[in-house]
Amino acid sequence: MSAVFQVEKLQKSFGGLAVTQDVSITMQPGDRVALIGPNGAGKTTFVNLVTGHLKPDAGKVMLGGEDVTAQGPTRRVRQGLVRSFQVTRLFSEMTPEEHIAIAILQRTGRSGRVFGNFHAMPDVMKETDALLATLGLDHIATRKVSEIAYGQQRLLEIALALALKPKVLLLDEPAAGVPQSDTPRIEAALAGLPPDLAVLMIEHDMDLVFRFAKRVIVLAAGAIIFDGSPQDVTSDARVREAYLGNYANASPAA
Ligand SMILES: Nc1ncnc2c1ncn2[C@@H]1O[C@H](COP(=O)(O)OP(=O)(O)OP(=O)(O)O)[C@@H](O)[C@H]1O
Repeated sequence: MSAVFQVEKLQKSFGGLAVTQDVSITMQPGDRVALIGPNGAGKTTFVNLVTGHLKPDAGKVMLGGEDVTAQGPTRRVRQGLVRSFQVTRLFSEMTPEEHIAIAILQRTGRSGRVFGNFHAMPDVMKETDALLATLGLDHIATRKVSEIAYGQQRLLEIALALALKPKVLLLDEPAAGVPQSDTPRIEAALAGLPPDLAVLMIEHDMDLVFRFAKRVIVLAAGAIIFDGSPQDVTSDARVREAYLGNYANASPAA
């Protein structure tokens, strides 16, 4: 199988501080990867380099075999690299239905149309309804975002990203801030992601990491110190020292 996503020897420094050091990652369609590491390890910087929001000092980002290092964020999204939206980027006065329909219109090159018209576009409505139903948001499709629960807003972030039909999805702590009672819904949404989609999830919650990821990458001080199975990560001496601490004796879910 050929790689859908590849970064090669990415490097970035801020002043004298090397924040991304020779980072190389390859992902295949269907991969479920968790990127973990202590605060300040460089996870956010890495994501910004990958999405095109930051320019690397050296190294390459490849999507589907094509070098996109010189391309901006919008072009990368069009080529299938999508980062989950943040709750802070949702519009509080708009409904989930409107968010998804606009994303579909944008993806299909119809963003110039007055968005109020999407109800008259059967293809857009069909896809919007289906996506909201998949994420369990159909019953609140026409409520304002400001009136729905935080966990539902986070599900909407995932739905919005999926509306762009990504090949590679970057998820930034999808369950952070969600009340414990709602985390099973987030986990169900993650478990139901399209099987061909390559997913890279940044996450601090190790229980979630162990349930979701088939592969774990550990970043510390800007460099990859581990890239392997969830079964092996807890026994790796460098990872235990740099990050895991309390999880040293934990055993990942099968
Ligand atoms: N624009 C910037 N200018 C200078 N230093 C920066 C900049 N962005 C990040 N850094 C520094 O780079 C290092 C890595 O930061 P980054 O936010 O990528 O880490 P992180 O792993 O995402 O951390 P966290 O888990 O706390 O979000 C930190 O020391 C941070 O202070």
